[in-house]
Amino acid sequence: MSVLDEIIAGVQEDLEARMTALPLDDLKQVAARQDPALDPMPTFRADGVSVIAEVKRASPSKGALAEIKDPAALAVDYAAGGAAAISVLTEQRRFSGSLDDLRAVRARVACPVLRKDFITTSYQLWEARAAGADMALLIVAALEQTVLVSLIERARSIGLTPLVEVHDEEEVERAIDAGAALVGVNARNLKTLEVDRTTFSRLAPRIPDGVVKVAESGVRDTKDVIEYARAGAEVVLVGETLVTGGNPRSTVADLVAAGSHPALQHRG
Ligand SMILES: O=C(O)c1ccccc1NCC(=O)[C@H](O)[C@H](O)COP(=O)(O)O
Repeated sequence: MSVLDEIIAGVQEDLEARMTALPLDDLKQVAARQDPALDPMPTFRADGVSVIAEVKRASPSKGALAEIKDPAALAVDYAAGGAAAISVLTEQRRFSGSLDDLRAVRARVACPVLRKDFITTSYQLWEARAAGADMALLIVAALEQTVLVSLIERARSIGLTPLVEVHDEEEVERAIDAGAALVGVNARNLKTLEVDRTTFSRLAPRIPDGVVKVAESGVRDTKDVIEYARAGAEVVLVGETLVTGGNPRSTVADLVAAGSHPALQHRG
């Protein structure tokens, strides 16, 4: 069984318990009480590289990364440093995340919030919206094409912006065919868990103009942001570097400044 399959098996087991505790109709009522979702796309399309800063406690590749006592305070720091959006890992077993983390973050920041999880059902999209998320991750490798198409449509219909994640050429084609407008190229191989930043430069030319390109994983410093930007990234998603470094606010600010250099201005 691959790491992805293992993670998804655990996610689905936990999901069944939540679906029993809170039926879909009740969940929809919670979602209906939320403020309307924020649209991250105008910011992502503006000049400069946007930074999505991630609340990441642990990972399958590294184990425990950081003791994050107050995820909302961390997100406030990220936003103060200029993060365009906050990603919150909500998967529990391997990433030690939760929807409580997402709710806490939502309550304290004004920028869009991404639910980063292993989503295979529309129930999880409703959960994301009910917790106040504005965006939701959909991993192409985890979804059959018809399911991918229907989850993209469902996400949009409830106000969420889907970030559609790809790892290879075939997945780029599937994401584009499915109508993705925001595509994340994840440099972390889901089979080996190794990070290869050249994955982005290999796949980005296959993503049409007008589709916003996100470089996910492996950003260690400003040089990596510049490298991703030169290869066409409009957005970078950064986790480990921010939670393991000393000063998340100034680290985000440095990454944002690196991506704002006039020589890197994009595209349209
Ligand atoms: O981080 C992992 O080990 C991992 C393993 C299996 C599936 C997903 C995984 N990470 C999720 C992410 O995509 C990253 O948290 C995100 O892109 C940030 O990456 P990084 O800046 O390298 O922490």
